[in-house]
Amino acid sequence: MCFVQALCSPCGGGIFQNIECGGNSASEKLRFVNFQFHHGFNAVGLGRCRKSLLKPITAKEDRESIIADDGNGVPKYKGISVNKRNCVKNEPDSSFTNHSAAFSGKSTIACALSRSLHSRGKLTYILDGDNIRHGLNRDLGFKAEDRSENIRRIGEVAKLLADAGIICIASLISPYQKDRDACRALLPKGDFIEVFLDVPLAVCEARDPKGLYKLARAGMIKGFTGIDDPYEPPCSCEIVLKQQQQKGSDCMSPNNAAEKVISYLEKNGYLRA
Ligand SMILES: Nc1ncnc2c1ncn2[C@@H]1O[C@H](COP(=O)(O)OS(=O)(=O)O)[C@@H](OP(=O)(O)O)[C@H]1O
Ligand SMILES: Nc1ncnc2c1ncn2[C@@H]1O[C@H](COP(=O)(O)OP(=O)(O)O)[C@@H](O)[C@H]1O
Repeated sequence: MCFVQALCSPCGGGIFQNIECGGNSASEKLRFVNFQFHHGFNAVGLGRCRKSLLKPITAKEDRESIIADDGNGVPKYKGISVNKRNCVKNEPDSSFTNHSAAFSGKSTIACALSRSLHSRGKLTYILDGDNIRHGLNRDLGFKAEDRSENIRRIGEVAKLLADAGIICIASLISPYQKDRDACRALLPKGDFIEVFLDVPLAVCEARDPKGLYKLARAGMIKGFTGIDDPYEPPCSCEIVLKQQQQKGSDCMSPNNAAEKVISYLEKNGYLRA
């Protein structure tokens, strides 16, 4: 692994300098790259590059081969185009959002879907609301504005991952239509696939593995989705996984739910070989 730290040279001519860490001598390997540009921008990426390319860039022409100026002083990076990346991966960018109430089975289905896509050779990443709230979104609570911001940030991360050719599965409650619409608007048409996990509240509440519904019913958690905060079912979405409560049996199995999503993807040309 090689770390490349970008340093602005005093004359403004150099872009980055190469600092190597680790002793792997292979000429091509994964590298973590941190570019810090003159305008205060930072970009971090993980990519493949040949060692011979890792040299300080000093010439103006070299800089221009990487950065284009949009005329307003905002640099635009000339990376590998999405189409070129997809030639390698041979699949369109896509991003799912799988939403429903707490304990409806979002994470479980997201994992089943990820496994199923993996077995078809696809690269996926799960963005799970509950987990991301421990890191990237740990400053956010459950007020409507915080939920919007949570979903917006996750949408932006999904967009970056999709741009890198990774199928992103976002698993969130995402209770408000306007936030889902805003997230859809972030991605190119057809790249956002909305999956609604339609599970009766009673089923989620009966599961309640963390005891949160109990606390919400007792008034000890305020603004809990489905109890004293609304969940707006989607007006329209690509896939509905309807989980009816049936006597003596539980809902559709997570694998069957994942297979429904896979057949949608196959039918709509997302999983071409
Ligand atoms: N007030 C309130 N309302 C709803 N959910 C709550 C609340 N407080 C904590 N939790 C737990 O947080 C998880 C939901 O986080 P999300 O990021 O998916 O929510 S949202 O999309 O921003 O609405 C959700 O986890 P999941 O069960 O994975 O959905 C809950 O367990
Ligand atoms: N299809 C299913 N049938 C029965 N139990 C399920 C199913 N899907 C999930 N569960 C269980 O429900 C609980 C909540 O599931 P989870 O995937 O964590 O939901 P969410 O991410 O929506 O909170 C877990 O205990 C899980 O094992």
